[in-house]
Amino acid sequence: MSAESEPRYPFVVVDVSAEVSDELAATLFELGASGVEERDDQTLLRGVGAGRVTLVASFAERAEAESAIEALREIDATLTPRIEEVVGDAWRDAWKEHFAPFALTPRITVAPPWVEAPTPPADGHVLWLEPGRAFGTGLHATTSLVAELLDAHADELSGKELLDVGTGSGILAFVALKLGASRAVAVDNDADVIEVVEENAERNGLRDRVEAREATTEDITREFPWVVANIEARVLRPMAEDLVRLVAKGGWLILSGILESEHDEIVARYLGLPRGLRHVETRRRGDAAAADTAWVAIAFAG
Ligand SMILES: C[S@@+](CC[C@H](N)C(=O)[O-])C[C@H]1O[C@@H](n2cnc3c(N)ncnc32)[C@H](O)[C@@H]1O
Repeated sequence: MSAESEPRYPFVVVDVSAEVSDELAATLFELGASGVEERDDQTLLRGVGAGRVTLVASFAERAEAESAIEALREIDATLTPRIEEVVGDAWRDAWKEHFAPFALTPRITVAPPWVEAPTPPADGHVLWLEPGRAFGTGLHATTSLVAELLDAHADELSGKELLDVGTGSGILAFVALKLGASRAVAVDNDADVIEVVEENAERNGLRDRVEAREATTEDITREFPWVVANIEARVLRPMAEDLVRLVAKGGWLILSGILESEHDEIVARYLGLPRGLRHVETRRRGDAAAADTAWVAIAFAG
């Protein structure tokens, strides 16, 4: 295919402070971005470093990307957004070069399907995973913190059914199943990820133990003994009543996508509900002193 006939993909790239990155990512969506990737010092493709996040927003047309750049400059004149245009489809696979097997938890090794089977951890399993364009390689701190909590409480998880809200690639549902959960219902409000979850289920021989569908908490009517939700705090706040409603009596709820600076308020929000959950433990990653960049995962039960 010649360069002229190859597809062109415009991106707006802008470096921002971690404190405003979520807000600006939302602004980019409002300006017409079809996707916004946040790169920081913990993501597969790194951001610019300490306390800074690089937002990479994809647009369907170059003209839309140019208007978004003008709008960003009007919102904050100190921002220096730029356009990067990628020609051809090869970039879609570029991340694969960096995605090698790694220990997600003491008992789960994550491996992409294009490598040779790694040795599973003692008393553990290999989870074959291709996230495609869904979130959930396992390399983000929030994913690994929730996976670690599932591993640490695997005795209680064993034989139980789990609901994964905001499943992305399906990674947390698969971790739970490999650790002994009986079945998983994996839901996401992004219809595009469902196929990715189904493919990953197939890869791991878990097709008959995972039900993947486009849904959010409001669409689910029954209770589960285990519920996990790795979504941002700004989604978990309004979702609290609905999410807690889905946790069976004596069940577990694990939340992440929460910054250290948001921890106490989210714990208070969930403990304040009449359901009467108790706070079991919080796992942390990153420099807790930098409360706006360190991530937490919170386990409730009751
Ligand atoms: C941070 S990703 C987590 C993916 C994966 N569970 C993990 O831990 O790596 C959050 C996911 O939640 C989904 N999501 C966001 N808001 C949601 C909502 N209200 N209901 C269901 N899913 C939602 C997004 O589409 C995205 O796939």
